Amino acid sequence: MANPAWRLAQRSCPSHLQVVSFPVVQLHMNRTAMRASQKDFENAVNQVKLLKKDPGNEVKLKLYALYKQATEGPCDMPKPGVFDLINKAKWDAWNTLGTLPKETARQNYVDLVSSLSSSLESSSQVEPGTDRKSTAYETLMVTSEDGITKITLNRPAKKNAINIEMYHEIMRALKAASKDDSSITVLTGNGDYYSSGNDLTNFTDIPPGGVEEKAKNSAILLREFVGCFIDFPKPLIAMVNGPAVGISVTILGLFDAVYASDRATFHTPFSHLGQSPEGCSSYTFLKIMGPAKATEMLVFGKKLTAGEACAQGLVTEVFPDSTFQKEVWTRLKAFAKLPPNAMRISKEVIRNREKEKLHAVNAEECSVLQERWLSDECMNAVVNFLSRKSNL
Ligand SMILES: CCCC/C=C/CC(=O)SCCNC(=O)CCNC(=O)[C@H](O)C(C)(C)COP(=O)(O)OP(=O)(O)OC[C@H]1O[C@@H](n2cnc3c(N)ncnc32)[C@H](O)[C@@H]1OP(=O)(O)O
Repeated sequence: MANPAWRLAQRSCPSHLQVVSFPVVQLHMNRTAMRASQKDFENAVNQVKLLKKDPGNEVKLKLYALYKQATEGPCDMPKPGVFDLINKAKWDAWNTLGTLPKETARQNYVDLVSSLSSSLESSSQVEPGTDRKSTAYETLMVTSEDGITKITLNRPAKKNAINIEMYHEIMRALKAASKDDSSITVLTGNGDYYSSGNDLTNFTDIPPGGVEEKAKNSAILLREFVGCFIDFPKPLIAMVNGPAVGISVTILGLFDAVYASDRATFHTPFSHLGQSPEGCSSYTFLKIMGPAKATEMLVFGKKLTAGEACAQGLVTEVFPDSTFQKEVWTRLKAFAKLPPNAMRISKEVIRNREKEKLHAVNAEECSVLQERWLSDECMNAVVNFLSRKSNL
């Protein structure tokens, strides 16, 4: 059990084993007429990663068992201990297949994936982050009025932690906002938090390709997500209504203005989490506050008050919580009346000089993080959070 990811899978509860989002693509197969080829099998393995809805633990166990049987043959692993619930369930599922031939397991896997595509709600294949037809959001509230598109993170019970769905929805909302007729875009949070950053349960959903594949997919997602902020063409304003953690803080360096309630705090506990900076903060924070203060935040995890963040230049202005909404909205409505093309072009002039650099920084940060996510330090921190041994 040396692999930390294996330990993570053991300790996290089955409800955390979600499947990463995305639409199922129909597998075009005549199931009765042919046996699944290796290519069909590989396609099916890829389709599982595209599932939009979680098929449930029972189905995931079946998929796991058939995958193992198809690729490794009958179960030859030692039976996990009785308290090792998740691995025992996985072992049981695989062991139940007995001596089922590899080809049959492969066929059954393909059939099962194919049946999922028709039973679960699916849509045509969509690249992550591209605009979808539906305008409904599960994790956000998006409104547009008075020339302002407002994107509200809306998982208050989870302190607006950013799960996989929310990453995709934010990208979708930003892409829609960049094309709508509003002049400015605002990001804020519902409830007492602005956002608690990356949803740490994102790390518990391990695909068949294992933790390496998970880390790779996460790095791709993160790079695309941060890229949307780098490229956003209109004035982008953060209304930080409460505490902000992790990635919700780092991307503030890519906003055009940051207004904060005096209840807000700014915390980037990357070292505590065995991780490293993202959101271009390894570049923007140094430019904004200088290396000494940036290091305090990004390396030593110093939590700043709103006043401190304002003094460091990360926050534009701080307002008493009691008047925060009223005062900031008055100001935003005035901004929204300014000529939109002039604002857009001024932003372009300011941002364009930096864009290439920002994309390069983003790529580098994501590649470093891809490695960090595989480290013992990171896995242990996630396990600690999930088992509630510690809060930050
Ligand atoms: C794929 C791209 C990856 C990009 C990587 C980005 C890096 C980061 O963003 S690092 C930052 C990650 N965030 C954290 O480490 C914060 C973890 N959360 C906490 O420490 C605490 O929850 C809190 C200090 C934010 C709030 O503590 P408080 O005691 O007030 O409330 P809780 O009872 O802990 O939370 C309520 C509820 O919300 C759930 N929750 C809060 N934050 C997260 C989170 N980041 N991930 C998952 N879940 C979170 C918490 O578990 C509680 O849920 P239950 O009521 O169901 O127990």
